[in-house]
Amino acid sequence: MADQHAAPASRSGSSAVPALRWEDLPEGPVIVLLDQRRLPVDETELICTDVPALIEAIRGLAVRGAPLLGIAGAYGLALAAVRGFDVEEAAERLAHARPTAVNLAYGVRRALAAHRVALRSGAGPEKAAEAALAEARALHREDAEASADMAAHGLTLLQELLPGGGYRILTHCNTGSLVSGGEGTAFAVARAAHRAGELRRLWVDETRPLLQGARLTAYEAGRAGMPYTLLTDSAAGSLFSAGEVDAVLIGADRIAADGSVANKVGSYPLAVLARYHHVPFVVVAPTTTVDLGTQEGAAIEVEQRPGHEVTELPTTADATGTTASVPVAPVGAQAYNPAFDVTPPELVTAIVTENGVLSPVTEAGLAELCDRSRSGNGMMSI
Ligand SMILES: CSC[C@H]1O[C@H](OP(=O)(O)O)[C@H](O)[C@@H]1O
Repeated sequence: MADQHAAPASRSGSSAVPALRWEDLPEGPVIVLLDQRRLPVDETELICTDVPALIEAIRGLAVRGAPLLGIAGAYGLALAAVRGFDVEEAAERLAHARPTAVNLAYGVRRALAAHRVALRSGAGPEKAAEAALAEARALHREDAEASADMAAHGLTLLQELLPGGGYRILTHCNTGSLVSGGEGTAFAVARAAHRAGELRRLWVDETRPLLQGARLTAYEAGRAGMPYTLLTDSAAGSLFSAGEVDAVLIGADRIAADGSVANKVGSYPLAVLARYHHVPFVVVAPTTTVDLGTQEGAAIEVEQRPGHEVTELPTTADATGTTASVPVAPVGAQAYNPAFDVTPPELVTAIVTENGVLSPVTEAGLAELCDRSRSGNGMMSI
């Protein structure tokens, strides 16, 4: 069950945008989400009291972005355990709420593993639920730390690639604190450049059809005081052609073992443009986004979303979160709406993780980079 209410006034004005938190209310624990469907117009909280409500929020992108989906999945598993729901069923349903971002299943599995270990060691349901919640909190904390480390590594990379500062960075979709326990991934690097006085311009792709760039990245960049300019996705080519882009910084939803990168649809064309115009194309993602169990890009499941997201524009969102919309295509028009595309490793200049930078992108290098951080946090199957 989910209900919504206006966000506390304290949120407006601060640059920190808490996208998700666990809250112990008198009537029981809940997961509180900043409803990203309503941004930038309304800062509205969505209160999830059970797993179905959280799954609906994930599928509707009220909560989104690979690292945050992992955090949400882990808290969702803990919520099931604390509220006495069937934990194994909750894990299965949460892990498959959206297919492409590997972080979601990873977060669910981390909390599930903690729950299972506690039960096997003789703990009762309450202690096992506490163990799952502790693992979710640990993942949340780790992601915030990873975000800070990626920002530092990414800024150093920009300084090496583009000596002298004054970067004009193009980014796609939204990769800020709305997708993270910290300041995000690619956006966190741009923000670090801004803090260092080295960001001349952040070019923000609007990112059709759900407009994560126009609605969310512009919102975060404005709150952070960053110099940004919004553009239609189709205008990016003319910026490259005019020599106005010094580097592309994007996030990722799943990185295969060969270094193929699944990310918001529109990323692959940017990689091709960047290569043609000799501009660095940099992917910023925590190692929780790397899936060594998926060998190559062709094996990554790309989420296909409903056609109405292309043929209609949401105009308003009422208190229940349902949105009115206006058609932008003839009634009955068919639409192709993949949520992601896949960029081959040879078009990626570098992958920035919390453990450092990989360039060029090689399978062996990626495995080594992940091995440094994953000791003890191996994947498991449900
Ligand atoms: C840094 S992960 C953010 C990643 O997630 C977005 O997808 P969605 O908005 O559908 O969750 C997009 O691919 C971003 O790069």
